Amino acid sequence: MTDPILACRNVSKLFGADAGRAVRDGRVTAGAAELAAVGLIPAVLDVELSIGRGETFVIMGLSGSGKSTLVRCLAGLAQPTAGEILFEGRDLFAMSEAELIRIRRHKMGMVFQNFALLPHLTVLGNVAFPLDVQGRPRAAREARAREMISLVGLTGREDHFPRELSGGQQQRVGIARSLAVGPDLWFLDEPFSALDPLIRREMQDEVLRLQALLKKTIVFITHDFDEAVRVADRIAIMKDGRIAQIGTAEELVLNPATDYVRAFTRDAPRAKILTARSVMAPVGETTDFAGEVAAGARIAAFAHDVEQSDKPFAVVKDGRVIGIVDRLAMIDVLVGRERKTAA
Ligand SMILES: Nc1ncnc2c1ncn2[C@@H]1O[C@H](COP(=O)(O)OP(=O)(O)OP(=O)(O)O)[C@@H](O)[C@H]1O
Repeated sequence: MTDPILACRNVSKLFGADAGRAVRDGRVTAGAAELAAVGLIPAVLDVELSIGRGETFVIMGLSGSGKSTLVRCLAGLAQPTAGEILFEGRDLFAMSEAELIRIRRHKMGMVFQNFALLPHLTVLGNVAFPLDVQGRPRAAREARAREMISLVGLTGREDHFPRELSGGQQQRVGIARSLAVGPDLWFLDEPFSALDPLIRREMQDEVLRLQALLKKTIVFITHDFDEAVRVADRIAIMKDGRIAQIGTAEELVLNPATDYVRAFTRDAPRAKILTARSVMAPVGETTDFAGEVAAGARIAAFAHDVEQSDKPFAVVKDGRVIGIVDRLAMIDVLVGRERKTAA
């Protein structure tokens, strides 16, 4: 990775008395049961990761696996019991309190599952609130807030109170508020879990649209693999406080590092994840093709054409045919049988 904006070095976060001493004594390597026996809850254990500028990095895992605790550490809201959180190369918890607050207020934005809007403030008041905390003058913060409200499609609702809005609209306000300060890092902690599936999809599209427009670095927590696949560049899967694996959705599905990751990705939408490259067969003697597909194209984009054709399609990379996909390959995908090729 060329330019990590955020990195974790051996980060652990334990809850319970004497957590610090347990880490110093090297006891974090003990199993969860052993730690629990001495009254310690290992929420995050020995996490290493680097997030690139402009990347959408998803953290997934079951309830209690440590996602929220890790994100609270990454956002400077909770101090790790051990390890370092590096923002643009500087340890968040080695800097002064004032500097940490400045970074949190100016460089980071957060969206929460429960929207966390202030009920007594209007939409305008809620979106302008972080700018008020920064001490910006009223006219400037209201102008910026109106801009953000328009960005999320809520123009005309400025004077409404949160209780007068639907769940989806409330979360749009949460999004507008989190973007008001123009953050470099945008944290979304299960932002859409309280919304029904249709609205949830609409909001995922909204994040994709905003990301294409604003090019933030996004740290997105979810326990829904479909959601992760839609928004992520890379996905980290957490289990019992540790990272089980980090990779693209395709890497996780094709090469799961553990049985846990395999089970976690079993029901993944393969046709939306896998590319032509990962299901193609060698070209052999074939020269008669029905058409071409790009090596990086997702299967869902061409499966229908390939299924309808008696002839294979050429898989093309840099103008060169590197393999073929045919009906048989489409069936392989459906039954979860990939041909691993070296291309
Ligand atoms: N303040 C706290 N004090 C004690 N234990 C805590 C605290 N916060 C979290 N934990 C524990 O740490 C572990 C990880 O919790 P965390 O909330 O990070 O998980 P999560 O993956 O975000 O779960 P969920 O998806 O349910 O939000 C859990 O066992 C939880 O009970």
